Amino acid sequence: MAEITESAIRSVLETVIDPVTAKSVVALGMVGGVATRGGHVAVTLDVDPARGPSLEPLRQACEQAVRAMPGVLSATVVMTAERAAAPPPGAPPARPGGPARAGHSHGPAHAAPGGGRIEVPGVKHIIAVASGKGGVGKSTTAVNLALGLAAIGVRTGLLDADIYGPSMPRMLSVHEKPESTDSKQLKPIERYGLRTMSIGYIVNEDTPMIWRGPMVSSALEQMLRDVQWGDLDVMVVDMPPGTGDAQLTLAQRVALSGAVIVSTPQDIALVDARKGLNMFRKVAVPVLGIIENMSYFLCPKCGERSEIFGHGGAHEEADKLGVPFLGEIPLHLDIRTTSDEGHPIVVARPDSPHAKVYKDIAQRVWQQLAEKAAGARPAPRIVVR
Ligand SMILES: Nc1ncnc2c1ncn2[C@@H]1O[C@H](COP(=O)(O)OP(=O)(O)OP(=O)(O)O)[C@@H](O)[C@H]1O
Repeated sequence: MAEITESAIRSVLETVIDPVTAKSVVALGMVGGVATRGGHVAVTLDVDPARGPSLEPLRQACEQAVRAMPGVLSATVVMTAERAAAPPPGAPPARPGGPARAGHSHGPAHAAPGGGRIEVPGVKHIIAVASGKGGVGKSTTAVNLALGLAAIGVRTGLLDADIYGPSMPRMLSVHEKPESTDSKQLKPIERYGLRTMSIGYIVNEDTPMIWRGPMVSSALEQMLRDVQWGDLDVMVVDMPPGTGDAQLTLAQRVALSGAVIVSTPQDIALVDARKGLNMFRKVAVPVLGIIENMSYFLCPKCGERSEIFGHGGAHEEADKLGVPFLGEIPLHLDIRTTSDEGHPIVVARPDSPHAKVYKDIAQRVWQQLAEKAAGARPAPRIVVR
């Protein structure tokens, strides 16, 4: 079957009329990105945040119009609010007359003037958990690292930015939708002492996630900006896997204190880990260290340890690359089953050796953040009496 073209989708969207202005969503310049893959279509609508929830019927009308097109299997239309800050270098210019976001109350995230960097007031450190390739256990590590930080008394948030395949609803057993108190911002969902947010809380699990780079970036920006995160010591961001443009944009735009790279010990994964590390270096984000996941196999029956993957590769690689090695996590059935059951190991079995591994890693990460913060402060004045 021929792929549905972007221009065909835009033509259909010309028939969707905004009742307030009596103009089509296309004429209003609302249609931001359009992506299609195998009959699944995703569209972003750039909307005026002041009209936010009142535009829901319009969003639904767009979805219905696209869904009615021959060959379309599913249609997902999401609303994004335009930002007032300067776009990153090389980005297309902002739509003229677009809404301004500055001055939003309740401490929303904002982009630093000129740099387009997204910060979240009240959040001391934002750290990215990244991997050069998918399936290395990045999300499992991000969740347990966040829980490990909370367990050592650090006020922690967890943002699932893995928009291609959000895992938090399953790993944290979240079935409810986030609530809004003022119809402008969403309340994060609290789980096991963490404040959490995921695109998966908002979009149904069976909705295909077909997003292009710019869509990933704007959805992430909304999750940082339009969520009442409150005061946190650390926000852990579970990044989408890989080192493509979308990941690079995130690394560039979010005011990250540092990044943690998850790798398995295999040579092939290490090549990708190196790519991940270089990506953060390129945008001057400090790499806090590498974690080796599925480092060795611990037999669930007898507890015997076997190094089936040539354990230690990530440690050597970290030394070679001059970044800290944060620790090694065994491959163990309990780590998988507890996550699958929505009750990750750090909270399900807090006294287990695996939980201790995550807490030790959390301690190392926290120590580095504290040192960096201390280093950033002006040197103490020496007073000679
Ligand atoms: N240390 C571990 N021991 C046992 N199973 C693990 C471990 N780490 C992760 N897993 C399992 O491996 C699978 C992939 O993990 P996860 O979803 O965290 O990977 P990911 O890198 O985030 O994947 P993706 O890139 O596809 O999002 C999951 O079933 C998870 O439970």
